[in-house]
Order: sequence, then structure tokens, then C-alpha cells
Amino acid sequence: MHNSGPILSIQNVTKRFRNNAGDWFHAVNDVSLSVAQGEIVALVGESGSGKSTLGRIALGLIRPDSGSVCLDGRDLAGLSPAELRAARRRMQPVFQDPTASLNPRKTIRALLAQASHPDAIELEAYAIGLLESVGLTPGSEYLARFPHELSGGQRQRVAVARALAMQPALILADEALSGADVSIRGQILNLLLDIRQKRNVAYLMITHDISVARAFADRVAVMMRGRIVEHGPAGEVLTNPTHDYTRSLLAAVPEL
Ligand SMILES: Nc1ncnc2c1ncn2[C@@H]1O[C@H](COP(=O)(O)OP(=O)(O)OP(=O)(O)O)[C@@H](O)[C@H]1O
Repeated sequence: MHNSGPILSIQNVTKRFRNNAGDWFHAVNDVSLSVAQGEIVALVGESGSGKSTLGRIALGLIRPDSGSVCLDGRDLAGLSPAELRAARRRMQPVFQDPTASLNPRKTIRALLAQASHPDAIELEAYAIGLLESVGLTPGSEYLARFPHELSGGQRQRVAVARALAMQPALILADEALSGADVSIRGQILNLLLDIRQKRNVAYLMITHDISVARAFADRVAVMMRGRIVEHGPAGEVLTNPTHDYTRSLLAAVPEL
């Protein structure tokens, strides 16, 4: 199942919606993008450029009007519901606001158990290991707590631990860092890098903040009004942008 091709391959994907006036517009317009094993790809662009729609299409949450999404070389559109569920485990989302995505009535133990890979048998030990891998040590001290009994940065770490529980090949982080303050953000970025090194997880980082791309992407795709207008190795795109829009995004961020 795990070939050497990309984990995620989005090909010529288009998605249209109706605006308030009832007219169709392209939220995503003929976009192709792939993510290889262990690779960090940043998808950047301003609000409304279509990044989250593309992310939802990649996760199989919405169907494109045309084009295809392949995970491990298999088209999501051709999978049975059971196969689609299995595919979704390989591709875990981490969303912006962990307060909203972590059920407040569940303990950390329950949140992690619910997300755990079906093969995990020693759930308690597995959960502790996950917590420690995201820097919450000793893990056992966090199991009985509820999300509101943690700091914002700790909640982000739990959200990452929960995504890791499924042993994904790819984490799709949609503005996962923009809600956090600067010091937490740096910590979580470092954590994600560390996890990539240990587990060879790939990331698709969806962000309006090009400084996140600068901090850790291997490859950057710049999206504007539903299209990818620039795409290449991070070093090239960020130091030598060819598109005016990329230049304007770069001009808008203070130096890190
Ligand atoms: N279900 C929907 N129905 C109609 N329009 C939608 C729907 N989902 C998104 N849109 C529109 O599609 C466009 C792209 O939205 P999308 O959320 O993908 O952008 P984005 O780049 O992720 O923006 P942000 O950074 O603000 O999240 C926007 O104009 C949005 O209003």
C-alpha cells in the first residue's frame, strides 16, 4: 500500500459555490498539488483564496466538481465507505482552535482513546506515550484532566497528540498556529518539526501567514482567488518570488 509516490496527490481539482447573489464562482480553480512522505508543504494565501476548501476536499469532506484526490495512489472517489474511513485515518486534521475541536466533557484519556489506532491495545500506555511525545510529561498527570484544565499551549499539544493517535502519514494543519500567541506558536512549530523527524509524518500547512511557511516548509504553494499562482521549493519562492501577489504577502509580514 505504501509506495514511493506522493502520499497525497490533488490533480486538477475544481470546486464552485454560489455567492450571495446566486452566481457561481470558483472557490478552487484547476488546482494540482502533492505532498510526499515526510514533506512539509505550506499552502498560503489571503482569506477567501480557497485554501480551506482545498483542505476539505483533500480530507474527503467535500467532493470536488472535477479533478481527483489520491491518497497512497488511490482515488478517494473510488473508495467504499469503509476504505474512505481507513484513508481518513492516514490523513489527520489539526484545526485552528483546539478549544472548539476538543470535546469539553471528555477527559484527555477519553479524547485520546477515542482517536486511537484500532491496533493500539494498551490504551493507557499508548495515551501516555502520545502525551509525552508532544512534551506533556509526565503524561499520566494529564489523563484525568479536562481540556479547560489545560493552558492554551497544552491544549494545542493535546490536539496534536490526538492527531498522532491514528498514526497518520499526513497531518493537515489548517491555520493550526494562528490562534496561538507567539511563544506558543514557536513551541508548536518546533514540536511539529520534531515529530516529523521522529515519525516521518508529512504536513500540509494551510495558513495566511507566509512567515509560517518561511519557518518550516520544504515547499510552498501560493493561492490567489482559487488558483495556485506560484509553487516551488520554499527557499526559492520566499527569497525570489515571481508573482506580485507573493511579493505582497511577503511584504506584509515583519521579519521573524
Ligand atoms: N459552503 C460554501 N458555500 C458557499 N461559499 C463558500 C462555501 N465555503 C467557502 N465558500 C467561499 O469560497 C471562498 C473560499 O473560501 P475558503 O474558506 O476556502 O478560503 P480560505 O482561503 O480558507 O480563507 P480563510 O483563510 O479566511 O479561511 C470564499 O469566498 C468563501 O466565502
